[in-house]
This record gives sequence, C-alpha cells and structure tokens, in this order.
Amino acid sequence: MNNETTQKRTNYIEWEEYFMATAFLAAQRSKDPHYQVGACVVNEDKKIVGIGYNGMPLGCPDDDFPWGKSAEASEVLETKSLYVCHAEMNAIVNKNAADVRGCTIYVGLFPCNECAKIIIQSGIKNVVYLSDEKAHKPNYIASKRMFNAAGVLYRQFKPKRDKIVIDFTQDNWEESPAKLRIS
Ligand SMILES: O=c1ccn([C@H]2C[C@H](O)[C@@H](COP(=O)(O)O)O2)c(=O)[nH]1
Ligand SMILES: [Zn+2]
Repeated sequence: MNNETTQKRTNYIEWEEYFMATAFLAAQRSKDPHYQVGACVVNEDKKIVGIGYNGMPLGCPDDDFPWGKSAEASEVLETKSLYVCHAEMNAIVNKNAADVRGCTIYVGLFPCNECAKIIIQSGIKNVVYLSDEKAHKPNYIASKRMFNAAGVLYRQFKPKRDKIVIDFTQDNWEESPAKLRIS
C-alpha cells in the first residue's frame, strides 16, 4: 500500500516566527555575557535584507575589549558600553539591499535611543520586539518618543509557542524530515 501523503505540511512556522527566530539565532553569535540581542530586517516582499547581533566593531578583537557593564565613571573606558555595536545597527549596516526603507525590523529587545535614531534615519517603518524589559529607562522612553513622532510603528511579538528547537541530528531524512521541533 502506498501511504505517501499528498497533503501539505501544516506544522510549519509562520512568517513572524521565522523572522523572530532568525533574530534569535543571530543573537547566539553574541559574545556579550549578559545580553545576547539579534535583529532581522525584512522588506515588504518578506525577504530578509539584513541580520545582526550585538558585538564589537570590525577590527576590535572580542578578547581585547571589555565585556563588563557596571563601573565607576572613571572606569567607563573599561566597560562594553562605549564599544559594542548594537544588533539593530549591525543588521542595518549589514544590509544586502540598496536600502531598508519601508522595512520591518525584528529584534529580541526593544531598541535603545541610539538604535531608534538609526532605525528612523534608515527609513524602517515597523519594529517588532520580544522583550521590553528596559522600558523604564530614560533612553528607552526616548526611543518611544522618537518612534511616535516619526511615525515608526512598534509592537510586541506574542509567540504562539514557547520553543523552536533546531536539532542537527539526522538519522533518516525521509521518515523524520525537518528536524525542527516546535513546541
Ligand atoms: O538597542 C539595543 C540595546 C542593547 N543592545 C545590546 C548591547 C549590549 O551588548 C546589551 C546590553 O545593553 P546595555 O546598554 O549594556 O544595557 O544589549 C542591543 O543590541 N540593542
Ligand atoms: Zn541600541
């Protein structure tokens, strides 16, 4: 008996899950011991045109620059804050399209004021974020003020599932095709 299925799969991830998961995968490249942030820029045709994560600038070795955060004002040069490129900035400068006007940026953490400025100036029109845990801080309040004034729409991503797990072990491709566990 031929039990080949002719129906399409139904357990596939939705576009928004795909873009946010791409941002989260990029975040796994981050060397920041406290925050791993990823960002994914998507155009109006649902094509990914830029990906980035928080990291040291090109030519600034991860092992030579500081990753600590708190310090006396006199020691600020030995904190990451003066050096790290934020995920949003990297995703925008890494773009593989002429520009990112009208795009949506998917990001794990609501953008800070510096990223908000770059987002606005680049022409990105929508921000989809997961965490807003820094919302009480002045620079994040400033981000919302600028987005509101500039007409950049922002909304929180509400995941329909807790996990998307990528598993590279592949015993039998046909019997268990995509080793992507969704829960
Ligand atoms: O818009 C943002 C804000 C922060 N990040 C990254 C940069 C740092 O590595 C961490 C923590 O930020 P702090 O300013 O030290 O709190 O998160 C980012 O990528 N994008
Ligand atoms: Zn930022």
